[in-house]
Amino acid sequence: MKAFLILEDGTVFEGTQIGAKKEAVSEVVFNTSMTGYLEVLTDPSYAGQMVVLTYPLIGNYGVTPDRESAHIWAGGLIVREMEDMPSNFRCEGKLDDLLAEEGITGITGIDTRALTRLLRKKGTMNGMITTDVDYCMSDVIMKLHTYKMGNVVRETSCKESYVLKGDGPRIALLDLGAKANIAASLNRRGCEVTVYPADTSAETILRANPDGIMLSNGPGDPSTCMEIISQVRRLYESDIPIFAICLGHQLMALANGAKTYKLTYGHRGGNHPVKDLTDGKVYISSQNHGYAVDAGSMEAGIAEELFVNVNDGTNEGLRYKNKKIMTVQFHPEANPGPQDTAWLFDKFIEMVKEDSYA
Ligand SMILES: NC(=O)CC[C@H](N)C(=O)O
Repeated sequence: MKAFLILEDGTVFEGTQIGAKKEAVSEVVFNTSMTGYLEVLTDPSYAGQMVVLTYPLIGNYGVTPDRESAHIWAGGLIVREMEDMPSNFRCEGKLDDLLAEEGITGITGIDTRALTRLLRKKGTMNGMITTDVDYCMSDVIMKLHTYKMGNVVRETSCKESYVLKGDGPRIALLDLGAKANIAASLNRRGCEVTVYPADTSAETILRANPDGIMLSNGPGDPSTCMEIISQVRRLYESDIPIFAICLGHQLMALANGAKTYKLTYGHRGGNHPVKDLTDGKVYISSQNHGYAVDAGSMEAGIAEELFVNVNDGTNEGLRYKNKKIMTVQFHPEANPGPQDTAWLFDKFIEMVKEDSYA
């Protein structure tokens, strides 16, 4: 069925509807990964966002077990060409069918390169996917201007705590909308991981006396997570080693008086170069974020920059002084994307075991 993608600035792309037969409104963001559409769609950090995949052929290996959570969290999928005859030895079905089953709509057959260039130039915009050929432009624009993503962290987080058994260090993972491979990366290295819902108090976590604490990725604007920020502050004040990824990195910075801001079009893809300022090495990282920490807004002496983005110089990581705390904006757990920075999990476990990173 004919469908339209209408953007906040009035631009209209015409294509064909895929997935669920319904209308959707959300923020439109682009991801440049060449593979990994299932990991992208099931990454809870995409809640409230429609994803444009810049790679022109999507769905070619079908639906495989590569999920980062139990559901698709993205609010819609925008592609150049949706493959209708997938082929892969692990293929369990068609991506189009999975979208429909999960109630997620999308659009295919549009010029995703032109759309991406527009989003790069004008910045992230809200958009609507509709099949209504008689849509009223002023009504749509009004809807798009007033759409605001709510605080979706609690929605994406687990509802009850659970444990992944292991013989190694005991790690408490605060699930802010965590990708599955964060807990798995720790568990694979022998850690016993207790995963806590996002609204767990710092007291509850500290009472369990974990050897280390991990703060996960998650959706939305970090500065709206006021209650979680105050709990993160209490975790900061404990002497327990902490490792934080993406939203976790942003919340730890906010808990220490820093400011976050919205990037023009964000970093989403599998080829973002980050420089380790301790030795000058550059790693290619997996990324998915729309906000960044303004490292300069933090009072001197609290933390030092650990990583910067080579493309635009934005902050990609912090190390807190006199604390065993390191936080990164990118995704060492990959999925999708390169595993070049997976060593950070080993480094965290070393910090936890040796208690010597201060
Ligand atoms: N992947 C994440 O944790 C994203 C963090 C935050 N929601 C952002 O967009 O910047």
